[in-house]
Amino acid sequence: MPAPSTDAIPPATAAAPTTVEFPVGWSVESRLRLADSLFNNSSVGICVTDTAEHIVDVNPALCQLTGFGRQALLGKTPRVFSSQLHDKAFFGHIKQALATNGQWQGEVWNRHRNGELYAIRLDIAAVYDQQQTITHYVGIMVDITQRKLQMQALEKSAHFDTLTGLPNRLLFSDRLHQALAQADRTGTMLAICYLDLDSFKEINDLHGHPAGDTVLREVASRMAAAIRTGDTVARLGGDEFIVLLWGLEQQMECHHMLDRLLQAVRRPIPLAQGSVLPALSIGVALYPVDAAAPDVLLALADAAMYRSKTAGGNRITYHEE
Ligand SMILES: Nc1nc2c(ncn2[C@@H]2O[C@H](COP(=O)(O)OP(=O)(O)OP(=O)(O)O)[C@@H](O)[C@H]2O)c(=O)[nH]1
Repeated sequence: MPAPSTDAIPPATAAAPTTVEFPVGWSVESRLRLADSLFNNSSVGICVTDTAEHIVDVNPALCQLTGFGRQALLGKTPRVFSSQLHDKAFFGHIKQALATNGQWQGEVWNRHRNGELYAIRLDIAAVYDQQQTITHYVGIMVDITQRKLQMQALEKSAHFDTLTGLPNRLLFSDRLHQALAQADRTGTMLAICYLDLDSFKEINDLHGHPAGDTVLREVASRMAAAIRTGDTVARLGGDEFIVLLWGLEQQMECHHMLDRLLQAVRRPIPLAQGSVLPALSIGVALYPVDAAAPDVLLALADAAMYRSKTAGGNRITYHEE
């Protein structure tokens, strides 16, 4: 589900009510006909409310966008479009801007009558009478759902590995910095664990690359299920993963968790031709015991992982002075 956007566009300076100058010779009737045509043929949704927020008119594009018929909307308030994804403060800001500037622009997630979410760019402007009193509000809605979804997908691909769905190196690095700060605040230990699948090349060579992908996905999902909520497992690339275990009081806690993870991964994975029994080599460095700098911790964990490999794999090795 898309996250609610709170990207209100910065408020414009207080707008003086504008009057449109028509070329000389335009009758009131031709102006009305033009306005009527714009309203009915516009591809953007238009919603007119009175000052008590009751809907007094909507155009066909708005009905199309929201899924509601015109008759069903008249007399209702725009709350019928609400997705419940924005909080009270969000709508408070809109009210405030309308009271101060007579206009508001921003992005809003609404819910279609069929239950689906859609994103709009919403422009609301007050309509004034000749005494400069507000008589109505006009809301113009432009559907920006596709653009928002594309942006979310881009953001996701920047932080998550596409094959396994795990956090990638970039997001891991972010989490590592957060975890180090949290360890300092709470006086607890942090385990940085480097993991590499044993003989993964053989799986690729024997069963083919797509089967290798299946193994990577399955191992990733087993690891994600084996760690505690709040801990992180990320894929660095190839068959290399990293696990961050937060809030440790002693090394033994880390050992129990990694042992559980090792066992969780070491179960057969059925493939088209037979099955494989995956195994991991794990290397661990502890913060602040082994080092303070993130890159040193990673290098120590990597070196410990290689000692696991050379000792035959499927084991956990800790950095030792
Ligand atoms: N299927 C698949 N294979 C990948 C992917 N990325 C890298 N690889 C392969 O993963 C293999 C990694 O091999 P290594 O880690 O060097 O070798 P290994 O057989 O695991 O050997 P040890 O690590 O010493 O146990 C290489 O054959 C890469 O081509 C991927 O996304 N999918």
